[in-house]
Amino acid sequence: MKTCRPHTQTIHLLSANVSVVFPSKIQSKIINKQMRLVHTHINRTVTGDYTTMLKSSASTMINEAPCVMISMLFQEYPLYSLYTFIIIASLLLLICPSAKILWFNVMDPPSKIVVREYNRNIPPGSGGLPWIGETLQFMSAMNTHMGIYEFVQARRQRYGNCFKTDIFGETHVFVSTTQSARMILNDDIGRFSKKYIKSIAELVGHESLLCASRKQHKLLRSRLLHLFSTKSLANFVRLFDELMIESITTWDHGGVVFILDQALKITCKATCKILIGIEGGLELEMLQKDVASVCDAMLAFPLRLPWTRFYKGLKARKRITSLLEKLICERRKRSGDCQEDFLQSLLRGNGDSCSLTNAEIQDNILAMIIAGQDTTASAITWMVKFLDENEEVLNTLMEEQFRIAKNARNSYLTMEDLNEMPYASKVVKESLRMASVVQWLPRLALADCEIEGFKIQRGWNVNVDARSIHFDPDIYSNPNVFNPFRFDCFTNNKQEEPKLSSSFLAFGMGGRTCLGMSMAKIMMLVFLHRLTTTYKWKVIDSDSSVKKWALFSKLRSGCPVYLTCIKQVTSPPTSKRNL
Ligand code: HEM
Repeated sequence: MKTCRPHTQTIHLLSANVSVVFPSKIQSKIINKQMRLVHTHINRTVTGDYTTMLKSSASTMINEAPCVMISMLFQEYPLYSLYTFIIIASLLLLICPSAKILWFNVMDPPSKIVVREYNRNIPPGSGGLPWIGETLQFMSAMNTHMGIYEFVQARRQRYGNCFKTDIFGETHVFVSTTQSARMILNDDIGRFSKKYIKSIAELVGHESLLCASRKQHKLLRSRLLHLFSTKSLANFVRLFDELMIESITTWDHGGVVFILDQALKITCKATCKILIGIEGGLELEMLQKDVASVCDAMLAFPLRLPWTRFYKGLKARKRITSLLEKLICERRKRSGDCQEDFLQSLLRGNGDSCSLTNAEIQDNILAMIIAGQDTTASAITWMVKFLDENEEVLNTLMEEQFRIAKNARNSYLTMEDLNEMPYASKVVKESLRMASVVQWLPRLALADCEIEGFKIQRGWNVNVDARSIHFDPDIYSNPNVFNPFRFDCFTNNKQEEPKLSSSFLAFGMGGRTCLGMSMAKIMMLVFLHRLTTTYKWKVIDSDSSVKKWALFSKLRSGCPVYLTCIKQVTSPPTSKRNL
């Protein structure tokens, strides 16, 4: 009896996964195959409780090579695309003259590869299989506790601060020192440009600031910068606080809420309102769903087949851009009495003659919705989890927040209130360091250069590994401890300032620094204030694994919390929002 339970559960889990992706005939084939694997593993498992057995059965089944790779592709693509893939790879092996050499590279033990690569003075690392490189290993890392970052971390531990790999048909170098981060991100002589992998670029849009080439970027950024003026940020504090109060009053004392879901709802509402003036109803619901599909597709293999995640993401992108196009047309026709939001500012232009095209406006609004909503909601979720695990920090924070609530002159928070939250600001910063929501910053080498003593070729992707820098014990002592006070000695250390400023990369650095940085901090501070002064909470799922397929590091559990009301918040009468 005992050995039956975990494997029945595992099979249910597997069936659920499979049923989402495949038609029934293929489903039964896959389930049968997976059941056989689970049986084999369970027969091998003699000791351990149900959960461990369940987890270990599932993870062994997933991780056992070469089943890992096949299973990953099975979940994402249908069988015949996999077969095509294998046939092409085999043909390449036969045809490609250098295939034999490359194949032996893969078969070499890692230490030998390192020596050979060092000799050629190129970064150490394995090129993987011909044509596909280490794409499958990259994608299979998605199943691990750390998600895709596990792929980077494992190689960093193996090869050091600079290593090379091949993913999605391109060469990628990862670097994790502050000196290199400074050199790459502060580049003002044009050696590097920003570059995302193909799937991300297509989903976000080639005209967007996130993907723009060096030259186009300068122009676009100057046209978007005014949107984040002090005045519009002050209005945003009020808007976000109103939404936060509106939402928090619906949470139940003694109930459970998922912080990630709530944060996504509020950040989506706030960004859509300030960007395009949409604040509710079916339109917002659809938009939120479509944005989620676009985000889910970012790491998918760029295959345009109707059942793939990538295709669904593209469809969602199309629906969003159509909605934006409709809004732009309406606004251009009306010209006079339009509400004041970012879209309206972009249509009006920044006082110069050449304003943005419709396509540029669409791509950039979409980029800001994606960049602003998913990242901020993920950061908020991690912050709530870190606070739950660090009672002392939470108590200090609550003291500060209650003092502000007591002295508040207005019903809603103002920018002045936020400026009086030095401790909360450090909590936000420390959460961003530890969460490292954007784990690495992607660039393209526009010319041959040298990094960490290695030759980097023109056309290679160079990624600054922000997470590794955030957890470097030489920069952040006890990096795994959540300690907001560490930023005190950072600000007091004038001598070390350049090194220290390039070691906090949550919002990037240099000409591509996050445009919405202040907005993100506002959302995190307001969320903290309302949460800590309204509820006590307990996280009821301590799992810290990250979500599969998420580009930004996001808690898989969604951070469910049990709430106890400290005081009843009453929503002040709402006046018309003024952006
Ligand atoms: C906690 C929340 C956020 C985090 C952690 C974050 C992080 C980042 C990072 C690391 C970059 C730079 C990437 C690079 O150099 O390759 C970036 C860029 C960007 N972010 Fe954010 N971001 C957040 C919130 C926002 C918000 C709220 C918005 C706007 C509504 C936004 C808009 C942008 C834009 C437009 C860029 C591109 C800037 C450029 O290339 O010039 N972000 N973000």
